[in-house]
Amino acid sequence: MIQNLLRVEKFVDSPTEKMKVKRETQDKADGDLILKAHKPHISVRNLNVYLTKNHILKNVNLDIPDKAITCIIGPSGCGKTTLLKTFNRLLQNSLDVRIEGDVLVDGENIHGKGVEVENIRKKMGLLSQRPCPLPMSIFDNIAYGPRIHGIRRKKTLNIMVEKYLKEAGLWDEVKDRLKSPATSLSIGQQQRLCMARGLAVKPEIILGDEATSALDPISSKKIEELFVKLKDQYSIVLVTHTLRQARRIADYVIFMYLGEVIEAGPAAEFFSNPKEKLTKEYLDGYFS
Ligand SMILES: Nc1ncnc2c1ncn2[C@@H]1O[C@H](COP(=O)(O)OP(=O)(O)OP(=O)(O)O)[C@@H](O)[C@H]1O
Repeated sequence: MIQNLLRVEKFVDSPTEKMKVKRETQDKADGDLILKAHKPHISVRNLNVYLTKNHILKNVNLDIPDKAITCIIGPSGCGKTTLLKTFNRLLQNSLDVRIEGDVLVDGENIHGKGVEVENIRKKMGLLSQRPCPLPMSIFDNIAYGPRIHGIRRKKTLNIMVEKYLKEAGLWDEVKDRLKSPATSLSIGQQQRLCMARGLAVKPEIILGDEATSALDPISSKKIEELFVKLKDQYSIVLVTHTLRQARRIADYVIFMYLGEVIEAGPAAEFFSNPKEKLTKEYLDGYFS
């Protein structure tokens, strides 16, 4: 026993191990700070989802921090998209869909009686895998949401269109062709346009479902940079297949497997010191 202790002591004494222990302690401290600094924006409690009688999400419990980037990772078919869809009620109870448990946004159960789905959706912008601009001009794509909310003055709309195109990092590329059809833009530009269109209705939360997977590397990098720039103002939740992307931009990570949340935590700690064997195996590439 004493020999073992001495061995551990000696091991921790080595400079590399000391650095590792120091780094892990620092990661843990950073993680605690993230959790303290960012109160939960979305909380999921005992969530079970059945699609055509298949049990897809199994007793999911988690908190998504406010004003941070949360990445949901896990192998194909583990339920990432289904989970994301429950956040803005894209999944509704119906003959084929049964939802049990609570999804709380700002403390309100969004599946509760009397909750207007429009009010929930207004809080969230959704970026899907393939950009889907509306079949109208670049200008009208951005002005669409504000017009629906009653904004008609041309001057106000001009200001808004410029503001949100700038926020999405697209203004300089399109300012001279605002009347052109949105479909004339490249796919990467269309994705930034969709981001600007979403921002124009002033959401609190941005959801992304594989939002960069259809893009070339440069466009993908621009969208990633945009997420990082926007995270001070919005809570961002991203489903991603790309572990490298999660390592680059996540503040908080949720790892799912076969419909269950296996592990969730602050990114630095999650990647450097995963607790669960399955998480370690996934991070080491034993399965993908
Ligand atoms: N309408 C449906 N009826 C029955 N099963 C469904 C239905 N829609 C999805 N599923 C199943 O639910 C599971 C979770 O699907 P989901 O799309 O959420 O996974 P995912 O982790 O996002 O996968 P991927 O990474 O491949 O997009 C899968 O096994 C899928 O086949």
